[in-house]
Amino acid sequence: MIKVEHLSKQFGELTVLREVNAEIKKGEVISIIGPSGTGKSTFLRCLNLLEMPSGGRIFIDGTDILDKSADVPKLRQKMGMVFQSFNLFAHLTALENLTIGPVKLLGRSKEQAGKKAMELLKMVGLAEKAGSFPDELSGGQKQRVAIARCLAMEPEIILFDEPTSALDPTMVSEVLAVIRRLAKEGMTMAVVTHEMDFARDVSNRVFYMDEGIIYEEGPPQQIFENPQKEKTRVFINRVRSLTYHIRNQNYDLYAINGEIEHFCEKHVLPKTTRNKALLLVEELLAIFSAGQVTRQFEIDLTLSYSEKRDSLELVAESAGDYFNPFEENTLPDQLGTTIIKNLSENMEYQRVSDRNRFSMTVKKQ
Ligand SMILES: Nc1ncnc2c1ncn2[C@@H]1O[C@H](COP(=O)(O)OP(=O)(O)OP(=O)(O)O)[C@@H](O)[C@H]1O
Repeated sequence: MIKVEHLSKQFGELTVLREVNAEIKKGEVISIIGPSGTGKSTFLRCLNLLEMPSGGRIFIDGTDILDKSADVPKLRQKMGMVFQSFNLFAHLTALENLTIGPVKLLGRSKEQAGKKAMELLKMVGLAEKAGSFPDELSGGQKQRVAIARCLAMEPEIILFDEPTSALDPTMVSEVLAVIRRLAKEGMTMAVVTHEMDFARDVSNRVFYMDEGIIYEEGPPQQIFENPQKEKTRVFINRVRSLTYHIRNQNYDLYAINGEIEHFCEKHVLPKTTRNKALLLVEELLAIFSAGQVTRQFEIDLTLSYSEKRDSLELVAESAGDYFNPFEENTLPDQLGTTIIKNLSENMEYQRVSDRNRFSMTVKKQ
């Protein structure tokens, strides 16, 4: 349905897309992932000519849309786009946002368009908000209206440009649920996303973008479990883990907790696991704090989620002299270490060059 050959895009001196070759077939769901600034959004915007490519060819159902004779408005109608920032018309109600396009561009009657719009609002769970203006809706509701508005134009493919990036974490799942439903119904979609769980569950294929090209593509199992190329591997490992460097005793526990909570939410971990991880980190830091008053205070915490084992692992590394609080009689008070032992399993201590290294798995039950 879409074929891209040798696509390039420069902004002045900056080459964002160097040589992108890709194919999206009918019914496929493609997730586009990769580090920030690698041209994922630019690629999507080039597909429907919101950005004019600098070179290459884009075929939609066999027609080159960069050819001068191409009927661009008609080809564009085949592609709906959902933006990070919703882009709803602020002065129109949710219902009117859905009907304006079909009436003005598809020649539908107001009644026809209104009936279809109500069906779509119902589909995204917002029939009761038909008369509300965008300002009266939450971020998640606005994005669901934006998806319904896109569907009202009867597109053959929907391009999603980071549809959940502007949302509160609590609203991400309601929007992803709608996209999941569309995927089940066979809608062709390309989604630029930072939601790795979503990309893994929903896509048929994943494009990992880096260096101005689609650096690696493959089924989600390959990209997430067994990436073939080094940069893909590094990226996947990085998004799977959270590292926190603590360099003095006045560390900000609230900020650390906030990041741990966000990390656990991103990986959809149960609340009990999250709470255990929070308490484990707090107790570990307290013990290190107590044990290292006279030494340089330096700790690196790494929290990693392993999908294969479905387990959350914590590694704490501290610089300095040998210090193992889990040996008997090291600390005057064993309360902290007892709590840690109760919250974790597979605890291991290693002395690695001049560092103390503790690794453990957060207990599930
Ligand atoms: N209209 C523009 N004019 C100039 N530079 C631009 C323009 N749009 C994008 N860029 C630059 O192109 C590069 C790629 O941007 P793009 O938004 O496509 O990346 P991305 O991979 O989607 O990043 P992110 O994941 O952070 O959204 C960035 O360096 C960006 O600053």
